[in-house]
Amino acid sequence: MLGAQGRMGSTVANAVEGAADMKLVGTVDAGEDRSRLDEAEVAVDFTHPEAVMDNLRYLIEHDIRAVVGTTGFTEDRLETVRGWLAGKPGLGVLIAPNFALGAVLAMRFAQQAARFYASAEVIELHHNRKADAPSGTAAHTARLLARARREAGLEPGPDATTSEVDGARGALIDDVRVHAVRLPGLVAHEEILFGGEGETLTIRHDSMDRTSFMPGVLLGVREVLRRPGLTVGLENVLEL
Ligand SMILES: NC(=O)c1ccc[n+]([C@@H]2O[C@H](COP(=O)([O-])OP(=O)(O)OC[C@H]3O[C@@H](n4cnc5c(N)ncnc54)[C@H](O)[C@@H]3O)[C@@H](O)[C@H]2O)c1
Ligand SMILES: O=C(O)C1=N[C@H](C(=O)O)CCC1
Repeated sequence: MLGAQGRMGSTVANAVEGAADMKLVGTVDAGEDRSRLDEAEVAVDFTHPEAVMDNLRYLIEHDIRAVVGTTGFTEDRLETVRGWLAGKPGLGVLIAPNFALGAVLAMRFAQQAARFYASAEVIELHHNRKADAPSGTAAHTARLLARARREAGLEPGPDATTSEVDGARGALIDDVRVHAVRLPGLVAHEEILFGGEGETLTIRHDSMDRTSFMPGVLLGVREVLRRPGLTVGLENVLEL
C-alpha cells in the first residue's frame, strides 16, 4: 500500500487485511523505502498527483501490478504509462478516478444522457483537505460528456454570458464547465446537470464515507491480476 498513512491508504490497508483472499505485504508512505513492496503481487497507490508517476515507474520497473486511485492523470500521463508497460507484456495497471460503484454508474448514466442535451455542467463537492481541483472524477466525467456529445454531433449548448468575474463560470474541460466546492463535512460528491427545453435533469452521487470506495478497490486488486496493459476506469472492470 502506497500512501498508507493517508485517509484512503489507511482505509484500503484495513480493507485488504479484512479480505480473506488477500495479504497486506507492506506499507509505504512519503519518504519511506518502496523496496518493502518488492514481494507484492499488486500495489495500491493513493498518494498525491505529484508523487504517483514516480511510484508507477518504480512499480512497473519492478514487475509489480498497480491499482491506482490517485488523481491527476492527463492523456499525456496515461500515454507515458502505456509506454512503460509496452516493454512488460503480461503486467497490468488499473487507474480509476473513482472506485465507488455509484460514482461509476453516475458517469455511465451521464454519458447516456449527454447525447440528448447540448447543455451540461458538472459540480463536484469535496472535503476541504483535498489537494487537487477539479476532482479526477469531474475531469473524467467532463471528458466522457464531451465525447458522447461529439459522437452525437452536438455542439456545446448556447451560453449568453459576456461579462463575468474570473472563475464564476467554472473551469472548461473539453468544452464542459466544471465547478469545484470545498467544505469541511463533505467527503466526495458529484452532480451532473443537463438542461433542455423547459426541463433539467440532475444525476447526483454521494460518497458519505471512504468505505464506499473499498469494494471497487478490492475488485480492482483481484482483476488487475488477469488484465495486462493499462485499464482506465472501473467501468471497464465492471463491464458497464
Ligand atoms: N479513485 C478514488 O476512488 C479516490 C478516492 C478518494 C481519493 N482519491 C485520490 O487519492 C489521493 C489520496 O487521497 P487522500 O484523501 O487519501 O489523501 P491523503 O493526503 O490523506 O493521503 C495521501 C498519503 O500519501 C502519502 N504520500 C505522499 N507522497 C507519497 C509517496 N511518494 N509515496 C508514498 N506515500 C506518499 C502522504 O504522506 C499521505 O499519507 C488523491 O489524489 C485523491 O484525489 C481517489
Ligand atoms: O477525496 C478525494 O480526494 C477524492 N478524490 C477522487 C477525485 O478527485 O475524483 C475521488 C473522490 C474522492
